[in-house]
Amino acid sequence: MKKDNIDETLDEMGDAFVSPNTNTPMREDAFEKSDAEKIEIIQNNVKEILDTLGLDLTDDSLKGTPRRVAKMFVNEIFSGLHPDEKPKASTFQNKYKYGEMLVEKNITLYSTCEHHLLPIVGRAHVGYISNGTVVGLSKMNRIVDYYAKRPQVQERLTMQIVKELQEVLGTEDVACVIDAKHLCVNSRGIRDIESSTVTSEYGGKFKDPEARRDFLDYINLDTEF
Ligand SMILES: Nc1nc2c(ncn2[C@@H]2O[C@H](COP(=O)(O)OP(=O)(O)OP(=O)(O)O)[C@@H](O)[C@H]2O)c(=O)[nH]1
Ligand SMILES: [Zn+2]
Repeated sequence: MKKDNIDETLDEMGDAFVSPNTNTPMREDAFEKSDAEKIEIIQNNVKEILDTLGLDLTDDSLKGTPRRVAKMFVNEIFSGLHPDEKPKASTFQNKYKYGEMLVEKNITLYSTCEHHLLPIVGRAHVGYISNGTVVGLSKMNRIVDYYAKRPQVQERLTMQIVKELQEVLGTEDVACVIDAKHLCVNSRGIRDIESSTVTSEYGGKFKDPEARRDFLDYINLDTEF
C-alpha cells in the first residue's frame, strides 16, 4: 500500500486505531428484557428451528429441548453478556512487596465461537506484575470464565481479559495467552482436529521481550490439554 493510502486509511480508522474497541457488540436495549422473558422467546425460536428441520417435538426425548437450550444460552454459556455477572475481584495491598511476575496458568476455558455458535475449548494463561495491588488467584479464573461465557472471537476474548485485569490491578503490566481448539474448525468445515489457535495480548512491561520470554517460560506453551 502507498504511504498516502496508508495515511488515509489511518485517518479513516481514527480513534479506533489508537484505542481498539474490545467491547462485545451489543445493542443499547440488550438488558431491557428479563432473563425469564429471554428464555421464553428463545425457547420458541429453538422450537421453530427444530420444527423446520422436520423433527417431531412431541417425541419424549425432544420435547424438552427448546426450553433446555434456551436456559443453557441465557443462564450458562452466554451468561457473561450480563454485566451483573462480572466477578467481584477482591484485591489486596501487596504488603509483602512481591515485585516479580505472577502467572495463573492452565485456566480451563470454554467459550463459544460467535461465527458458528460452536464450542471453543482450551487453556488461558494470565500473568501480571504487581505495582502495589494483588488480586485473589481464583478471580483471574473467574474473569476468564466471565468473558468466555459470550459469543466470542478468540482475539477479542484475549484482549477483554487483559483490559479487565489492568483495571482491577491498576497496572498496564498484564499479559494473556490463550491456546484453544475451535470446534468450527475441528468438527465441521475444514475438519482439522489437530489445529489449535494461539492468541496473546501483552500490556506494559510485557511488551519488553525479556519479560515476555519469562512469561512464556512460566506457561511452557507445550502443555497438553
Ligand atoms: N479470527 C477468528 N476467526 C474465527 C474465530 N472463530 C472462528 N473463526 C473463523 O470465522 C470464519 C468464518 O468464515 P465464513 O467463510 O463466513 O464461514 P464458513 O463458510 O462456515 O467458513 P469455513 O469455516 O471455512 O467453512 C471461519 O474461517 C472460522 O474459522 C476466531 O475466534 N477468530
Ligand atoms: Zn466458528
